[in-house]
Amino acid sequence: MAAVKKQRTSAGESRHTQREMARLLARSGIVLSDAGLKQLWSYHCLLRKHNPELNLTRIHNFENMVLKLYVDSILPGTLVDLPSPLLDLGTGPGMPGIPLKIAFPELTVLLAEGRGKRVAFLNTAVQELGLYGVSVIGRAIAPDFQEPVAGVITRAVEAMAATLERVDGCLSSGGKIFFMKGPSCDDEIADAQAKFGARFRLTDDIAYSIAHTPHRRRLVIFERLDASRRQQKAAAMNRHRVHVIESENNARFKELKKLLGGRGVKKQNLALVAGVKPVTEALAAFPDQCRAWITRQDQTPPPENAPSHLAWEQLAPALFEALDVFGTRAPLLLFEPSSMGVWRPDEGFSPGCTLLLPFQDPENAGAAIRSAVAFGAAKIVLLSECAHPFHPKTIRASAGAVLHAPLFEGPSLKDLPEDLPIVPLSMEGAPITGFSFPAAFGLLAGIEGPGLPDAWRSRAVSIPVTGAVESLNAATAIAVALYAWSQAGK
Ligand SMILES: C[S@@+](CC[C@H](N)C(=O)[O-])C[C@H]1O[C@@H](n2cnc3c(N)ncnc32)[C@H](O)[C@@H]1O
Repeated sequence: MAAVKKQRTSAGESRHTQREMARLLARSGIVLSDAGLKQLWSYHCLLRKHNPELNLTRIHNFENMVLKLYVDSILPGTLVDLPSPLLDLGTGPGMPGIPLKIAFPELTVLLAEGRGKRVAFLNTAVQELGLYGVSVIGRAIAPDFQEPVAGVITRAVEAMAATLERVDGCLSSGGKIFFMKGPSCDDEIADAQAKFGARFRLTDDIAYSIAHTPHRRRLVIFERLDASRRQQKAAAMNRHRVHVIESENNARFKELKKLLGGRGVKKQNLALVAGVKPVTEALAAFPDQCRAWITRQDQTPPPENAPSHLAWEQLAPALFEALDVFGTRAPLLLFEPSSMGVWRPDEGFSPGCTLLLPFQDPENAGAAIRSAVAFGAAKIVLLSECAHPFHPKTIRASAGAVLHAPLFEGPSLKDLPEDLPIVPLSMEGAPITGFSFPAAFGLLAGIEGPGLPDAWRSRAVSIPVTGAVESLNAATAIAVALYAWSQAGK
């Protein structure tokens, strides 16, 4: 009982116990300098002192604290050369970073911890132990953390793949990441390799145990092959013209903001493409038409293979959010659409289906364009009533299909000659089921709301529905009609 009491006090830890700690360390092959031993002892006392209030560790037994916390933390440094600066990601109360720093004082160590109380404890420990070359990073590490480090070590935090993702901003190319794991981590390694095999190489998997205990461990080491986001950013800043925009009064920003409406798009003949997939596809398929890469200042640089004429607009966060109307948080692309051809009624229709589109709602227009591309329409004619195809909402609703859709400008709905082979869609029409589509025809939907002019209604086809709703959404009706056409005669 007396011994327990001795161990539960801080200043009250006896010299005998400090000697005992040295003995346990030595038994595990770890011999510290006198100064190091003193520091580790102070650290141990601090842990003891603050544990009841801060719940820093669940290990209370003295021998277990020395072996499972301090020895365990130090052992990786005896197995491999640890690079410096070394980030201890998710250090909690300082494990393995603090014991490692004590045992290997030449290391520069960054202790990263997201929980406030633990951060306060770490600051106290660093100060009271007089540790130099140790900084406390009081935040959760995520890819936007870009302080350069040569190595990362982590113990009892999360699955390997999640950590590999997290260190994207800080771990330098060629840098190493050390995972301190238990014996059963094969699935985690396989998952990390499957997800990150192209960017990280498994270099070592060292099995070891804490001497004189049954505790088995593995030190799993990956090496980073690609450049860190920080390095990529530096290279991209050299490759591209960079404009840093911090004020909403900036002329360039004002022009970009006008692209959120169809009028601005038409006037400037430029469009904002949002979303990782459409942006990636546009860059790959139409590099010459890509004008600028738009991000927050701390965000992903243009990809390495992006054309060098691409400018990089780095916006203050609030300005970026004003342009990122869909909240994608991913880079936006400034895109110059190719000029559209013009379709005139007197030229008739190409073989197949030409979609005649009057939709004023950009989302309906985008959805219909997406369907037309999906079903292989020969042409998409945007009647003068139609929303701009490069309105941000149209691009988004089309899932980027507008970028490669066969778009043409056409006349007004009211100027379509009645003698053309046009198949109008209207609720009042004959059921489309079994309809015989002409070999070359125009598929015409009504404007949302008023629907079709009377002249077209009389010869319209309809999508049969139950009558439980008044009508189908215009873009949905187009999709169903296109499907009926694609299946006709099969
Ligand atoms: C189970 S504890 C392990 C602490 C210490 N590494 C150890 O072995 O005793 C995990 C710690 O990681 C911290 N953590 C988790 N994700 C983090 C992140 N992305 N950045 C910084 N700290 C993180 C948690 O707040 C928690 O204190």
